[in-house]
Amino acid sequence: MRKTALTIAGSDSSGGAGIQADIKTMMANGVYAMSAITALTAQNTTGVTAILNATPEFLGQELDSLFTDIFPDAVKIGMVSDRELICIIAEKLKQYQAKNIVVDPVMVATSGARLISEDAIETLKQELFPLAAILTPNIPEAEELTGIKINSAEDMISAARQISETYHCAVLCKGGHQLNDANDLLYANDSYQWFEGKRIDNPNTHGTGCTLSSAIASNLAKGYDLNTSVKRAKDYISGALAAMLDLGAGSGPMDHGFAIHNVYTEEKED
Ligand SMILES: Nc1ncnc2c1ncn2[C@@H]1O[C@H](COP(=O)(O)OP(=O)(O)OP(=O)(O)O)[C@@H](O)[C@H]1O
Ligand SMILES: Cc1ncc(COP(=O)(O)O)c(N)n1
Repeated sequence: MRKTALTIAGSDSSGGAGIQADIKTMMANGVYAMSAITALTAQNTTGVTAILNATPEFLGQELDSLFTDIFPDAVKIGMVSDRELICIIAEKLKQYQAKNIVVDPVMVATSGARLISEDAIETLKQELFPLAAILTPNIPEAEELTGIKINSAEDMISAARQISETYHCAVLCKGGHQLNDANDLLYANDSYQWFEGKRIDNPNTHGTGCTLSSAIASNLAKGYDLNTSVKRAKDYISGALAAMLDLGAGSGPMDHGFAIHNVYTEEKED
C-alpha cells in the first residue's frame, strides 16, 4: 500500500519552500502527500511581503479531516508562526497518536523575513519539540535554541547534544550555513554521526530546509530507520541543488524533477 506523509506548514506562493516544496519532495520520494496549511504567505525569491495565518479552529479542522480518514505514516511540521496554532497542532498530534514526527523549527526565511513570533518559540519548545522523533534546526536556529555560538564542528556537536538531551529526541543540525562544506550532524541516543556533503556552488537555496525535513519524513513513512532516512534525504537535497535550476531574481527554488523518474522506478522494484 502506498505510504503517506503529511506536511503541516505555511504556503509559499513562489513554490520554493513551505507546503509546495514539501509536496514536491514527498512526491519525488514516492509517498502520497497531504497538507494542513498553517498560513498563506505572499513571497517570491526576493522576500516575503505578507503573511495570513489560518485560525486555530480551521487548522484543527484540517487535522481532524486528515487523521480520521487517511492516517499519515509520517508528519513534517514547518512554519507555524503563533502560539495558538502550535497548541492546536500539539493537541491533535497527541489525540491521534501521530508517529514519525519531524519538526523543522522554521524561524527566519533565507530572504530574512521572520516566520515565527518571538513569544511562540517558547511554546514550540514546550509543546511540539517533545513530540518529535527528530528536530532539524539550521545553525542560527540551533544557536537561538541553546545560546551556544557555533563556530566549529565541536560547537555543532555541543548544541545538538544539548537540544537532544533537553527534548529527548534526535537532532539533525544542518550545516548549510557553514562557509566551506555542507556537513550535517545527527545526534541521537547519546551518539552522533556526520552526514558529509560537498558545498554546491548554487546560490538558489530557497527551501533547502523544508525539502530536507520532508525527505526525512518521506523515508520514515516508507519504514527506513532514522540514519537511513537522513542519508537518503541528504542525497536527495544534494541532487536537487546540483540540478542547478535558476529561477527568479533572488535565492531561487530547487529542481525536484531530477529525482522523479528514479524514485518511481525504485518504488516499482521494491
Ligand atoms: N550550498 C550547498 N551545498 C550543498 N548542500 C547544501 C548547501 N546549502 C544547504 N545545503 C544542505 O541543505 C540542507 C538544508 O540546510 P540549511 O542549513 O540550508 O537549512 P535551512 O537554513 O533550514 O534551509 P532554508 O534555506 O530552507 O532556511 C542541509 O542538508 C545542508 O547541508
Ligand atoms: C512558507 C515558508 N516556510 C518556510 C520557509 C523557509 O524556507 P527558506 O528559509 O528557504 O526561505 C519559507 N520561506 N516559507
